[in-house]
Amino acid sequence: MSGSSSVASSASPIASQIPLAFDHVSHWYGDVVAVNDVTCSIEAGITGLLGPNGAGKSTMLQMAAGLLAPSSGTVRVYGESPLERPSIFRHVALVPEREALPAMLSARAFVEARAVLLGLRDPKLAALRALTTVEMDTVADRKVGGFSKGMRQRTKLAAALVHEPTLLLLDEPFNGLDPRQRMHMMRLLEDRAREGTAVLLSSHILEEIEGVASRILVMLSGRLAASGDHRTLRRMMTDRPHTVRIRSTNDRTLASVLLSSPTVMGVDIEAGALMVRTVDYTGFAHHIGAVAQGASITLLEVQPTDESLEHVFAYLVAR
Ligand SMILES: Nc1ncnc2c1ncn2[C@@H]1O[C@H](COP(=O)(O)OP(=O)(O)OP(=O)(O)O)[C@@H](O)[C@H]1O
Repeated sequence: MSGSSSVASSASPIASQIPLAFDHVSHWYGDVVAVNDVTCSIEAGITGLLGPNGAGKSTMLQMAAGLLAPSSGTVRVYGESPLERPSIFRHVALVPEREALPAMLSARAFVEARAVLLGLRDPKLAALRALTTVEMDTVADRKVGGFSKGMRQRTKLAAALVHEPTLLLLDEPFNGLDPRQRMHMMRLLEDRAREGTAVLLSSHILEEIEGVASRILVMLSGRLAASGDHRTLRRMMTDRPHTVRIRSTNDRTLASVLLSSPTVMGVDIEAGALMVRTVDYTGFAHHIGAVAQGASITLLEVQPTDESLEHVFAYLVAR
């Protein structure tokens, strides 16, 4: 492997190949079907792999990284089976969700160790370049044990980038990051994507990935439930019946006013709250304030009851 393997150029034999393709892929652990007959492909740019815990995201990423064999179907990385052609790993890196970083090592030592393992010609230079990319070069000699979650994530990312992979797989990379660290990570991934890297990142939170991923694959119970850009997925979620719980200073009057609103399908009065069913959540959310104000009612609480991911996914799957 070269010391500065670079992003696939047009002359590279891999440039004409799809970075990652799953064809009717399943994986089961004993009796547990973790991934069930998934067919999809990942192009250059950023793709989000969205799904609740246990949906099969990590299993997908591990198969893409060649760490797990599919139980059936085929996984192709640049047209090759990662299990049959390990040399393809010069182009691939996985940033796992859970990976204990050795607390006593400096970030530089950790990243250099990976560069040595990968057989890079100049491990020190490769490590410095990767640490600079993730803006960890100034703290590179500090011990990992004292790092914040964000710094540890960036150190893992530097280790993954040390050989300049063209297919970058990240398992829940935003987990535990504060908003500033999250923005920084997004910017980094966008930079990689702009330079031609295919990035596949998993998350269980749509808001986390919709701003950064141009395409989102939704997984549920091992199956590919939906795919599209974030607008398509958002539309699937908002153009469906919602139930909103409302508490106000005058629930009964508010109920009768709301019933004449075209966005409201029905209102149930429960102990201390109204349960309002609407088909147009966006329109409803937009107008509820003015409707209450017009009736001299103060809203104490407006809370969608079915915004949980499970409902969203259940809805997507039922379509
Ligand atoms: N090593 C294993 N042995 C047995 N079952 C497993 C193993 N790894 C995962 N599973 C099961 O396979 C299913 C998919 O798990 P996977 O970790 O791929 O999902 P995930 O979407 O990444 O969820 P999470 O975000 O919680 O990791 C789950 O039911 C999980 O319990």
